[in-house]
Amino acid sequence: MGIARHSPLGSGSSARSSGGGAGADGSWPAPLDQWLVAHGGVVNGVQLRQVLYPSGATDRLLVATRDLAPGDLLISVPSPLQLRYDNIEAAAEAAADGGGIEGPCPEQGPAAGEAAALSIPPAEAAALVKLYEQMPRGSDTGAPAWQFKQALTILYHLSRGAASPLQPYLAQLPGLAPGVPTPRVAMLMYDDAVDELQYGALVQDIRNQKYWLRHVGCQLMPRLTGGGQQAEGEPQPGTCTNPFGGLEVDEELFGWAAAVAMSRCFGLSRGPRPTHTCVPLVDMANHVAPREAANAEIRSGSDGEVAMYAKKQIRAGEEVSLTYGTHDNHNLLLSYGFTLQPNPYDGFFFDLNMETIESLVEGQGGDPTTGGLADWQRELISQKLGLALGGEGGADGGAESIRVYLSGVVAEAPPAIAVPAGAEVAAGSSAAVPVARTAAEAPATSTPTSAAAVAAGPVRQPVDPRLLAALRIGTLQDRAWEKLLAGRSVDQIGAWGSLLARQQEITIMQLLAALASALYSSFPTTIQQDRQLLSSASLDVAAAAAAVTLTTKSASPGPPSPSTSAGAPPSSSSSSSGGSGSSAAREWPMHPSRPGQLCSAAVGKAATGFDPAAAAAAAHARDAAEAVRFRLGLKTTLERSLQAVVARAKELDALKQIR
Ligand SMILES: C[S@@+](CC[C@H](N)C(=O)[O-])C[C@H]1O[C@@H](n2cnc3c(N)ncnc32)[C@H](O)[C@@H]1O
Repeated sequence: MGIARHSPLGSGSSARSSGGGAGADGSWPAPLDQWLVAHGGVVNGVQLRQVLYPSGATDRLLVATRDLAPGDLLISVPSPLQLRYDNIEAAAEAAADGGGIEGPCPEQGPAAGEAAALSIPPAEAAALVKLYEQMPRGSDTGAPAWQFKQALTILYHLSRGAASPLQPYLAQLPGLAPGVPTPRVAMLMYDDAVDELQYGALVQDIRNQKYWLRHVGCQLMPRLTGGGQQAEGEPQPGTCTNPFGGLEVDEELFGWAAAVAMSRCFGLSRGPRPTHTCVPLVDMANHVAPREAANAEIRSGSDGEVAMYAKKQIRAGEEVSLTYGTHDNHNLLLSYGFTLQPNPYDGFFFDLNMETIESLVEGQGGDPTTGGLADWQRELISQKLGLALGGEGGADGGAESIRVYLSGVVAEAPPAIAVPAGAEVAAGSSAAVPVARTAAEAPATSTPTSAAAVAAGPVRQPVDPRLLAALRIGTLQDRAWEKLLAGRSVDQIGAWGSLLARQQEITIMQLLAALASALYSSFPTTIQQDRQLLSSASLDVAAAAAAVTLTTKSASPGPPSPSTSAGAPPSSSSSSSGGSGSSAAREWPMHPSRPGQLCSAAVGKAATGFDPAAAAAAAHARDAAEAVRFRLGLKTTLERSLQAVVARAKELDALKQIR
């Protein structure tokens, strides 16, 4: 997976002749820090560093160049220097209003002078916005999915070559920067590696994303911007003007752009409309967890600038890190293409409905005649968990099932920091406010029914409070509890540290131990086998990664001619043959019933200038290793959860003996 590294960005000489992007020493493109400072940004005490891991993999990160104190401003990036779709929308609106404004924010103080240089031709902005509107809609908002809009925006800037004022930034994007491969976000993983994840919920999300990627890259884009067949209910062929000049956007190129958008964007909910933005240099900071481990944070200003501040004392040479949110490994893999081992936010999620609760508690309380739940218990559980009474959602307003977790984490988090990542930027507030990445928010947001798991905070309790509440209600012998529990919240009833009666709690811990064991046994491989696999030659990522040379596709747009100046659209003649190249899930459209077929056009394209077999083998090996790491992490989580419930049962039993 890769795209032409040099051509779409233009040659050094032509870029210099177009007036932008050269560094102080004449190097091209200019280092990001120099470029930012030259255009009204701030870079203070941090620098971009390239690192080569022993495995042979290359990565970039930010390091402190001197000692930094909490509150120090490290980087500030004005809106016109960011790659964001709302800048395009603003340019299109201004043009439609007859203002003829070419820059995204032309009247904003010191940035005003820059705006002209950062101009976006109104006709192109309008064409791009028209394309945005045709994108599939996220199942959460009903609006065009932001990942697609941002992908189109990246491709647009890429297609402008040296005419794009963001060229020094584009040159640093993974897949374009020398030696830095495209992040292997889950939707770009090989199918056999996806199967090896052994986790249905994630596999389903990945298949959904793969479907939409294929649909947009192979069918929708060619149809919208060129010819192609018109499907029923779809827009007419050639409905939109092609804003990409000669850059041929196929599935592979669109996938690259979407992966870049997902893995690098910050969500902003301030200002007139929520948006997403790629922030040069700031987006080089890597992710750490838990939240408290990050030594820097991001804040957005009301005029669209995004700034990074030190949150703690940072010593010279130390890595400057952010937290992308309270992501479990499911969301990290979907949106960023990596997992954390261990990940304090990880959990084993599964769907819980009334039937499952009934079978879990069977014979442990409730209705003495049937051994199942009594009607009052079913009603109380339904009310507290928002679950449908009879297992079928809809009729009584309850959900058919809710997604709950088992986690290996024993410590409980202070509630003060239990903030869903999606709520990080308060719309309309006057002061600068913290921002978090929103490509994938808090883990549980991949399902609409899992908000309580998010609210459980950055460090989960070993058992989802809703599951524990259901078991506590379901194992009651005595209806006398009903009134008391009716007045309590689900978090109170399901709090790990509380209990109703000691013997009942011991029974519940035994039920949970049996559940965790059953879930663990449902995996085809064991922890030991996975560990062995990871250390085996067949998953030797080091060897494979060392063999990677950046994938470079053939037939990409040629270098822009010297006459291509800032503001001028790339002409199709200058790029003749065309280059090609949980919230996370809710943000995507729902999967239609019939998945699409693989697009032969994208798959069959030849690549030159590198060894495609070696690159594919390396990518395949990385995917396979990540899949095994992912499932190993899940099993470890289940194992820890099992240990936590067994330990608690023993503790309670010991207390009973003493008494
Ligand atoms: C916003 S970028 C950070 C800069 C990135 N390292 C680069 O070189 O472009 C996010 C990407 O960095 C990598 N990354 C960030 N944090 C990581 C971590 N803790 N472990 C492994 N990879 C990480 C992943 O590839 C992810 O998709």
